[in-house]
Amino acid sequence: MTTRVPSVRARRVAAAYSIRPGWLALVAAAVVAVAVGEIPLSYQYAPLVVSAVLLGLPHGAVDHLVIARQRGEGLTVRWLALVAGIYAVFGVAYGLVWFRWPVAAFVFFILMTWFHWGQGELYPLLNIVGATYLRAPSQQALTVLVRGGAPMAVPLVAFPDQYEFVATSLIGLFDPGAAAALAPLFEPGPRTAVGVVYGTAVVVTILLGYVRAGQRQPWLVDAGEMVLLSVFFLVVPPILAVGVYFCFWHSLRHIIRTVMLHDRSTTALDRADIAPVARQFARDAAPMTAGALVFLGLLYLLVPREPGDLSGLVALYLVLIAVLTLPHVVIVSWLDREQSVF
Ligand SMILES: CC1=C(/C=C/C(C)=C/C=C/C(C)=C/C=O)C(C)(C)CCC1
Ligand SMILES: [Fe+2]
Repeated sequence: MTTRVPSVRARRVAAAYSIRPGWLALVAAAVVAVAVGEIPLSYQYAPLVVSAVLLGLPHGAVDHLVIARQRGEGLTVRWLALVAGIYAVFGVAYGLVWFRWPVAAFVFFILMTWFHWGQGELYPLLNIVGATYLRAPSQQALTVLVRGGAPMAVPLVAFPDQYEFVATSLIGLFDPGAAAALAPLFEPGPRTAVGVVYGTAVVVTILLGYVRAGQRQPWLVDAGEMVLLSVFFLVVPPILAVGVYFCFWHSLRHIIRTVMLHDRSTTALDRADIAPVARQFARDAAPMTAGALVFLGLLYLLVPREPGDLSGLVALYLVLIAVLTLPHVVIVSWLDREQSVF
């Protein structure tokens, strides 16, 4: 097993191109949301729409390459068949659940994203930010809970109407009316409970991190990010917030990680020469991104109810993402094991 440790310089460049743009994007969106107040819904959808070709969908479109590269092997028919098999088995199974039990499929989507977006934070925190105290399993679990919970739990507390609207638009593609089963979740009681538990988890995670951290600097970044994420999802309407976060936070962090598995890209990163790195990633991600968009067309033809307007089309896209994310979680968890993240 090879465990590549990025050089200090590569790490600094990785931070400049993947961590800092995320901070900037979230702060900018939060400032705009607070200053402008009501943002037209079509504008709020824009980052999610863009994510279909830029950063978002492409971040998972290199899944067929990452394990092979981590093992120091090129793409072989064997690797391609294995990853295709994982996508086929998990994707088809979960796809069928959407058609048969759309409410359960939606709830699972939220919980899976909670885990996956939390999980995606561990590698950059350990390897780019240098938060070594995250080696403790309990600190890792809290980090996954808090960081994945920011996009999935905080909007339920702060924007229940938009949350319910998106739930209804996804579930409604399969069974109009079925989303009513979730209505109790959007009442003040459950929302208060989620808010109290989440807020407590943030405070506990930050304080335990403080106690466990050897160096102050990585802890400051970690704690600052947790505060930023919580505030961002408290003040930015979630359709906009999730789109911005997906592209500029989760995907960018994952992309830089996959880029560092490619020798020539890592060498270019060392020189802070980002153009060839971006070109290589675009080449690597283009075929499967295009493939995923073909599946989006297929899904359009298959869903019982035609997605009429923009919210319906984005709902369809989110169902596609849901189905692709389950096998993506398998691959990312595998990569985590290979790189001794957990
Ligand atoms: C858009 C949106 C929501 C859900 C988005 C989800 C669940 C996105 C998942 C994306 C994934 C898994 C990307 C892959 O890494 C919420 C929370 C219902 C709130 C309202 C807006
Ligand atoms: Fe991901």
